[in-house]
Amino acid sequence: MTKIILHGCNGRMGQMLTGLLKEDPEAEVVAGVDGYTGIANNYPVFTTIDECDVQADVVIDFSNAKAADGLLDYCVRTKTPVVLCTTGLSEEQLVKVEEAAKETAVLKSANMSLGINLLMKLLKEATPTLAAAGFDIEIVEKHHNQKLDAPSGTALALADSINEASDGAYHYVYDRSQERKKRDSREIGISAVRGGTIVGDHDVIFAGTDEVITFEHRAYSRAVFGKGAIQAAKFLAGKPAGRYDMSDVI
Ligand SMILES: NC(=O)C1=CN([C@@H]2O[C@H](COP(=O)(O)OP(=O)(O)OC[C@H]3O[C@@H](n4cnc5c(N)ncnc54)[C@H](OP(=O)(O)O)[C@@H]3O)[C@@H](O)[C@H]2O)C=CC1
Ligand SMILES: O=C(O)C1=N[C@H](C(=O)O)C[C@H](O)C1
Repeated sequence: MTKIILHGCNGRMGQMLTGLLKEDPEAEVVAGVDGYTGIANNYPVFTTIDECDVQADVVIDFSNAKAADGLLDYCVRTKTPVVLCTTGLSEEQLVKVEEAAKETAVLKSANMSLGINLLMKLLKEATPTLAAAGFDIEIVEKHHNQKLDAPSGTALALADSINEASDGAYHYVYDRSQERKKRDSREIGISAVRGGTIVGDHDVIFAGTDEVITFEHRAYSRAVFGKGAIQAAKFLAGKPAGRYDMSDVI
């Protein structure tokens, strides 16, 4: 039985995981951490990770970027593996993730769904051919109106996959409102739409002369992220210190 601490247990993803794990015979939530305490759970909930005195095999984190430093300190101190799903981390925090991975197992992924992780592989395959043929690349992501960070972590990860297949040739452009010149061929435009309850849409558009290829991913439920996070947690429990990602799991 994999024992899990849910960091951000009362948020949208935390509650999705609480529901999924109730039905899981191989894993259980032994504690939760959340600033918001208005929800009754079938496990103890602490308001900070430092107050959490329950031992676990792994932490799953869907919380807030502001909470990342404290969480990483806790995981290093207690040598608890962590599945980091929160997006919008700063450059300094990304360095801290790498440092933490020298002391404990850290799996960080901006998107836990099978579809997006497969799409990252497909993009690495498609990019060299399409880039050589002069296709322009644009990414459009759409999310619900409660999302804090923009662009999404997934949009950045998709752009990074394209760049990895192109020896880092591309730079990212997030806002063209001040521009009075044509796009250059080495940019990836990344646009964010926010509204309603959209769970998470990502389009990667390769626009060439007289033809366009669009890779689309639509998440219709947060269950796709929740299931991936549980799979990742089961994989990571007991693993030695190091940096892992979803390609190790899927
Ligand atoms: N990797 C992936 O596949 C996915 C990643 N995400 C990312 O996960 C994160 C959470 O998303 P979502 O569940 O929609 O967001 P929510 O805002 O619904 O939930 C986040 C929860 O974390 C709580 N929280 C805030 N600060 C802390 C803290 N210091 N310690 C513990 N809990 C804290 C919040 O409490 P309060 O309301 O009191 O602030 C809230 O209940 C986002 O960064 C999102 O982008 C989301 C979906 C998929
Ligand atoms: O905040 C969300 O909701 C999501 N965030 C992740 C991101 O920023 O990429 C993943 C998913 O698209 C949902």
